Amino acid sequence: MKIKIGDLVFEAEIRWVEDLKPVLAYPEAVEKNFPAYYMFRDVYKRKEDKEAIAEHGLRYDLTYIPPAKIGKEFIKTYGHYHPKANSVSYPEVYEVLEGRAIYLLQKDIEVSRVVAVFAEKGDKVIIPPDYGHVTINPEDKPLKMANWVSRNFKSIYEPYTERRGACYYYTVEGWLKNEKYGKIPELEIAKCDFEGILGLSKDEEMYSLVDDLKKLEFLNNPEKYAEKLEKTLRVD
Ligand SMILES: O=P(O)(O)OC[C@H]1O[C@](O)(CO)[C@@H](O)[C@@H]1O
Repeated sequence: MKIKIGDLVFEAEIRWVEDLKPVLAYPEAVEKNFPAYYMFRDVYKRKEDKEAIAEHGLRYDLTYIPPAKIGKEFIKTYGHYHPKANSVSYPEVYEVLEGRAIYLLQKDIEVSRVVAVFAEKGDKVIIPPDYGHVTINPEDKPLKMANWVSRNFKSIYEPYTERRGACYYYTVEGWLKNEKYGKIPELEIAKCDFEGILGLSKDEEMYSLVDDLKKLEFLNNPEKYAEKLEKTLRVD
């Protein structure tokens, strides 16, 4: 699959449902292979943005997750952690462009906290340092989202592979505990207060930060922002 932005064309990397099998609640429900989601990594809307983004050590991606269920579980991304940037790991910021998403966050490999952030069009969701994360499409409609992230690392997948996904699965019957984890914290349901950190409102697309990339400095130098970033998770 390709997308066209003006006269620029980008090719997707595809994560197939067979690739997701190690992290699914119902892997036996996979009958045939199909594209689970499409990732357009390192995209830009104007040719001159490409260099500026790279110079700031950043990457802007688009992800398209068509609606699907595998058994009773809603389609989701594989899930990963980020490595340490300094004393804490690299954070990330997502934006829902179309549809709805649940960002399922779990703190540290040992999982001291689990937070599900519900987001709709225009919402930005900050993944604070040290949180592993999965994105779920809980709707019968496509989910389109964007993310800004550091370009200086590779994601860490093993903690998800080894424990068959995140510590909860989102199914048509609601949240299901992943028994592979043993004792896990109760799930907290949250919203993300992103406005203060990003200086953007819900109706301003976060790609606009390309004109002020210094605002995304926290993505490459998270140590001094870690507490503030974690506080964006508002549990009602
Ligand atoms: O790497 P996973 O767990 O398949 O998740 C994919 C998502 O992560 C990203 O690589 C950003 O961290 C996006 O391109 C994509 O939305």
